[in-house]
Amino acid sequence: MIELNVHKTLQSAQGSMELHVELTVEKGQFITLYGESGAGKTSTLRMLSGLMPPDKGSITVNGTVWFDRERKTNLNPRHRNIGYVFQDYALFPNMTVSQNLEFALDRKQDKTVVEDLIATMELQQLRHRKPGTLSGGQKQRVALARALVRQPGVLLLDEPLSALDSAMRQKLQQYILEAHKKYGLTTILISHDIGEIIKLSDKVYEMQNGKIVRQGAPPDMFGLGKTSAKFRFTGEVIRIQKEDVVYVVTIRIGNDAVKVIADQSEVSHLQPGDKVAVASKAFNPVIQKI
Ligand SMILES: Nc1ncnc2c1ncn2[C@@H]1O[C@H](COP(=O)(O)OP(=O)(O)OP(=O)(O)O)[C@@H](O)[C@H]1O
Repeated sequence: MIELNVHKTLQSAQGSMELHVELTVEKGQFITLYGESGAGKTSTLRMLSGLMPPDKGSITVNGTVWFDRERKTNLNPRHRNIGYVFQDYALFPNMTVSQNLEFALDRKQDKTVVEDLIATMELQQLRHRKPGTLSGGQKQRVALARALVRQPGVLLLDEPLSALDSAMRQKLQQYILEAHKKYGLTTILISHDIGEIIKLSDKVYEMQNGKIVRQGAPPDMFGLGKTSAKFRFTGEVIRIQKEDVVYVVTIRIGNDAVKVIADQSEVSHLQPGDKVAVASKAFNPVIQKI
């Protein structure tokens, strides 16, 4: 479990900004920080990872104090059990995929962990290639694998997919979810992509001006469940879930997402990533101010 309570005065374009974040993340949870640019999302992750010292507060992870201003505790970033993936892959260009992963090994560690990650991230065919010859999605798979070499308990993902196209994002989201489950990670993602947030996270925290202003389950946060009717729209399937005898299909339209109830015959040929049209004739449209 991550218990974070940090204060930091940051310098924004509009002057100084007081960041104060209180956050508790259960072990195995997948949460997302969401919010406008400059709200303090990256700074929050940097404080958790030890790259930026808070001015005040404390950080405790699974009962171990990583930071406590009062007690003058500030664990070295190398000793914090964290994997960090950024938008830019930060791989070593002169090393192959395998070498990039092996370089991250701790002296005491067995190489089998690298083999396991190569298999999980399906990098077998790419293991002797150098990053310059890989696509963005492939590079990000390597970066994700590298972040997991030290078998961290906590994975931090700072907009890791924002440089990739939609198809590649969908694939990488699957790899992220698989790694999160397989390695029992506690994961914190920063993302602006509502479809991605709904697909991946258990809980979302919206930040504004250095504070958490809203939090909740992604469908509630993004207004899903509100009725929509008598219109036609096109969108992209984000998720298909079986609930009792029906299926709930979550579809992204622009920057919004809606849930549509479907039966077995409608979903049998659908999968996440498919473009679909949805039309409704039975009810009048409902207008709801957001
Ligand atoms: N080391 C620092 N010292 C002081 N201020 C900083 C420092 N690092 C970042 N800032 C400022 O803190 C503010 C928040 O930045 P941060 O990168 O945390 O926001 P963000 O929510 O991640 O934004 P984005 O979505 O654009 O990445 C910015 O105005 C930034 O200039």
